[in-house]
Amino acid sequence: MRKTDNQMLVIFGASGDLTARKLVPAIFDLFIAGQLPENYIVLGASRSNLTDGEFRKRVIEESPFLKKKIAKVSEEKVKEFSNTFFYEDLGEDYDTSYDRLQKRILDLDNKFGTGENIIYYLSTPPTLYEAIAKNLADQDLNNQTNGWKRLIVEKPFGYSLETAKELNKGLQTYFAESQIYRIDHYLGKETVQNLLITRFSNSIFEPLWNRNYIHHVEITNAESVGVGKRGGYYDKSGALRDMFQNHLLQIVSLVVMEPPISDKPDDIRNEKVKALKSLRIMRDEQVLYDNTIRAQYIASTINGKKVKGYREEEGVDPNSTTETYAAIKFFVDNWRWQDVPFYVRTAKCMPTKVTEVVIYFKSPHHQLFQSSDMSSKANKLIIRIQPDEGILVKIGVKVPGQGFKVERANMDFYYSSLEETTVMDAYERLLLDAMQGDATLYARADEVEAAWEFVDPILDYWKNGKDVRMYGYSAGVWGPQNADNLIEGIGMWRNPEAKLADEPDFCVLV
Ligand SMILES: NC(=O)C1=CN([C@@H]2O[C@H](COP(=O)(O)OP(=O)(O)OC[C@H]3O[C@@H](n4cnc5c(N)ncnc54)[C@H](OP(=O)(O)O)[C@@H]3O)[C@@H](O)[C@H]2O)C=CC1
Ligand SMILES: O=C1O[C@H](COP(=O)(O)O)[C@@H](O)[C@H](O)[C@H]1O
Repeated sequence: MRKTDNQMLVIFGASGDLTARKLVPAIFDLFIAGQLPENYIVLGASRSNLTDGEFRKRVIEESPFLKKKIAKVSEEKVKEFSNTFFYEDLGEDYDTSYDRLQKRILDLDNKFGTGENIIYYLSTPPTLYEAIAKNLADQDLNNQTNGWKRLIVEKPFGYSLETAKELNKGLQTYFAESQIYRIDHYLGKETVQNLLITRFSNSIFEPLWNRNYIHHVEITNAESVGVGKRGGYYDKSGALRDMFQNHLLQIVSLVVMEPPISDKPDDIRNEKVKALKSLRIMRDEQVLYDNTIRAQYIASTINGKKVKGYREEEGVDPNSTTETYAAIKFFVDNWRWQDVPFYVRTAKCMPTKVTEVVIYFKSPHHQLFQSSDMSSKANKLIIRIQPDEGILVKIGVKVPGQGFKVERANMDFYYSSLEETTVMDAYERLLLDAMQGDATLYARADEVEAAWEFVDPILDYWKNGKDVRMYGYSAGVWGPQNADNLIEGIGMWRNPEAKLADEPDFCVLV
């Protein structure tokens, strides 16, 4: 087990949704699992006027997000956990003197022996990130002479390439890049990490992982819910910024990358940057027109229940042109992937929640045997990221009886079959990594910028291009039909089952 130093976590924006919904439950799980160091405390900091006790009530004792977890442990255990939480009122503004905050941090550090090791977690609107970093630096709270200092930054990392560069430059003025941890919670998902293991720990996949054997790659990220209460934020962002630029391009980079020379953070991240830099940037209007689709969900009725259209959602402009569906076809210009199309889509209000990577292999050069369904004759590797996490390979088997007819059957593995193992929540895993100084699963500045470099021209075209369409799709269907046109010559997007285990398998009747 890796060593975790005694330390303090200072959360900026501690009165917000993310703190209560994700961060505190993750810390609680680490506490219950005995993964926290002996001396560990959390200091929440925001403008809201709260005492330590009120903060504890809000994020622990009366938090709806901890209710179920708390119910499983004793009252003393909850009290013990709760007593490690403190709160500092920042006053009117985050861009203010941190005199008082510095004093509080030093007092708590002295009292609880956290060794001046501090993680600052920025969970505020991103416009405040640089000011917070500066104000910490002004109080020497970034100084690593005694104890380390780390800065965890929440997405979005910029709104465009230009703003991402400005943000990186701003943060790097006050903290070294090695101190900055840009969190992308998809990298904390066990199955996303398993992409690396599938590729580089099995000799049966890697030899086939290239243009000679792979026909195309399809990645689907679908959510069954709409924007809910986050309309205000989402309307300024859209599917491409919210999911594609970060989470999905991170997944793409793991599919595309070359084998790293070791599992050291920078060896892995160097390869991911190379992968992102090899995505063919689309600048030509016609190319953008042919290869990108955007759409918005419109009102519909699902199982007898009326569902709002995007433009009717709270906080959304009734004339909004923000996409809730994005599908992109692109190529990767390097030795391994030349001419292999990648199809990636992400959307809200789909029939089910699912994220998966599907590798479609080429058909055998010479078709000896008759396949019952010609369109599905290819071998497929399905890597299910969520839910029903697992891996499934479609292989050809003989249809019993006379002659040589081929059907597809499944070879599969599900994480749920590992009864003894508990899969860590993404935030829990990522927080623990940062506590231990492991940045492998955090995005580096150049990764983020390379991803924006690819996404910027698409956003620019969608905003300013000629004849850019915004399709509509009824909430609860698999997006606009036109999206199938992207996959010309191949068929259509796969419609994944809610559970990988329900993937249709060939049933041999004896
Ligand atoms: N919630 C989520 O699931 C996810 C959130 N994120 C990111 O995490 C960060 C925090 O998100 P979330 O907790 O949802 O946001 P909230 O709006 O719920 O909380 C943000 C906190 O920041 C403080 N704040 C300071 N100045 C402002 C301001 N001008 N407007 C609004 N709040 C302000 C507020 O505390 P106070 O007023 O007390 O100072 C507030 O509690 C954001 O950058 C978001 O993009 C990323 C992924 C998922
Ligand atoms: O970052 C985000 O992710 C969630 C989806 O996360 P998941 O782990 O539930 O797949 C998405 O709903 C949200 O819009 C986005 O900001």
